[in-house]
Amino acid sequence: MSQPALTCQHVSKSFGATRAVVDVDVTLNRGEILALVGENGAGKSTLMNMLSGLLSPDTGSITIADPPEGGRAVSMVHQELSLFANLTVAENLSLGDGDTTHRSERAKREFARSTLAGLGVDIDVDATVGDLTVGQRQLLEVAKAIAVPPTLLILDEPTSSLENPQVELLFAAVRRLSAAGAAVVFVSHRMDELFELCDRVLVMRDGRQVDEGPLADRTRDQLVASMVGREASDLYPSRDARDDDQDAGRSAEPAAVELVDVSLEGSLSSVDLRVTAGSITAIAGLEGHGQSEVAEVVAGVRTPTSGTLRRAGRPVRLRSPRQAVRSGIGYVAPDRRLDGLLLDQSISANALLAAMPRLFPSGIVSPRRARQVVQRVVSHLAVKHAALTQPIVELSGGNQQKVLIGRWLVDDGLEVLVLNDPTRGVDVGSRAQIYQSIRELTERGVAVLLVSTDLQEILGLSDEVYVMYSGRITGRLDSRTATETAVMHLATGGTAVV
Ligand SMILES: Nc1ncnc2c1ncn2[C@@H]1O[C@H](COP(=O)(O)OP(=O)(O)OP(=O)(O)O)[C@@H](O)[C@H]1O
Repeated sequence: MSQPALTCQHVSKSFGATRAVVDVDVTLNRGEILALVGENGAGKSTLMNMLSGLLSPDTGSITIADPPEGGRAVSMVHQELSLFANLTVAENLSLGDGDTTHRSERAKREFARSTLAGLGVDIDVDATVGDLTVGQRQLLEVAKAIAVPPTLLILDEPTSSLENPQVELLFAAVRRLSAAGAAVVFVSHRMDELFELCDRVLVMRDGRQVDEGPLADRTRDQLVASMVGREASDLYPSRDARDDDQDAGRSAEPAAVELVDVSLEGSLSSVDLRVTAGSITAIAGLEGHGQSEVAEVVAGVRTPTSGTLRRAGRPVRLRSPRQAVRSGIGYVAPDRRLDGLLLDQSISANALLAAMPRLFPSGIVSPRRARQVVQRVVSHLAVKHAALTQPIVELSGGNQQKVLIGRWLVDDGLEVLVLNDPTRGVDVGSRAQIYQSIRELTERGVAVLLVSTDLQEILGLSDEVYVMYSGRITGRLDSRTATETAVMHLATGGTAVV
């Protein structure tokens, strides 16, 4: 038997008083695919950053076998995307690999084309990365990581913004690499994916390795139980029984937000949609068919080219998210690092951001009151942290996301909440907490608009679902009775089957 691809012995790492990784021991043979799972803040990213050489362990050792001919030892796809938004696809792909940076423009484009073709992805190599969808950017990150074959490939939630067909492309590429002898570490909060792709599993809890072995010997429930240290509870909160009379009443009252014949050049055509107070309205569809743009129109990020946006029955023209906030509309954007968090600020500053103007209208902040509000955010969503004054960048990705959502929960002036892929990178246990909080908002009368790439989340959480295809609404279904097949039919251009 050849030398293992990865040997990781008694590895530990602390950040101040936080013991992020404690005594982890794992060996991976060539061709093996390891699922690395754990709740948000369990220590997965810290471990992967040590495997990739980005961080040094405090104690213990990591050995990686020699790279293949012309390859490299480790490649990692990070959870937070690391591409240059103002450069083209070809330029991004040629960065980070010393051999290609001196190539001619033509050679760079050729290299990019063949790398993307190898992955089976159709992205224009001359497109500016900032113009790509989040899913396309995620695939590009993967292409960058495997353009030169590694001995160890580390994928930190590579599928969080991918649609099923894109996930299949990624899995095919991972399987090809593993067949060629690479070892792979794969992190995902989507359990089904782990069982589909991986051979082994390493479960982490509070920095420690709590389970390790063949995945086939374990059930999904066992994994969740060892991740959270207790039995799994229901993911989605129950919905009130709804009858037809109630439905009729709902459509008669003015919507909290209504789009009437809204178009947006290049992305939306004649969209009609109602979001009613006290309910969760979702928009489903394959990535890039206009769902995100509808969310952005409601949140004031984009102004429609034509058509009307009504807020509580009155036409409004929202020219910025600031105006939307003034009219009671909050927004959680899909890329928390670009559009949501003040990265150099504390957890407190980030948690207070939304409620601040309404909480302290005079501009004079009561530190005691502020602390209480922030405490509500972190305890309600169980944000794993060391101190409220800690910079938010020090939190794990999923815990940052909880703060981003939590900031709206404490804003009493909130009437409409637009959530654009809110649970990206959030573990199962925390998802349940977030879903419960969203449901509580609707009980308070808030209207919620949910855009998500996770169809199970849409059907499990929302009351009704609109489906989009090619910038148009192709159907509207009751989420309680809608099936994944019915939604996919509409999302791929079919018409409603009644
Ligand atoms: N640079 C840092 N400074 C201080 N603490 C940190 C730093 N990086 C991580 N931590 C802490 O170490 C712990 C483990 O975090 P890590 O990012 O490894 O978790 P994770 O399992 O990857 O979570 P997620 O699923 O949310 O990405 C957390 O408590 C986190 O707050």
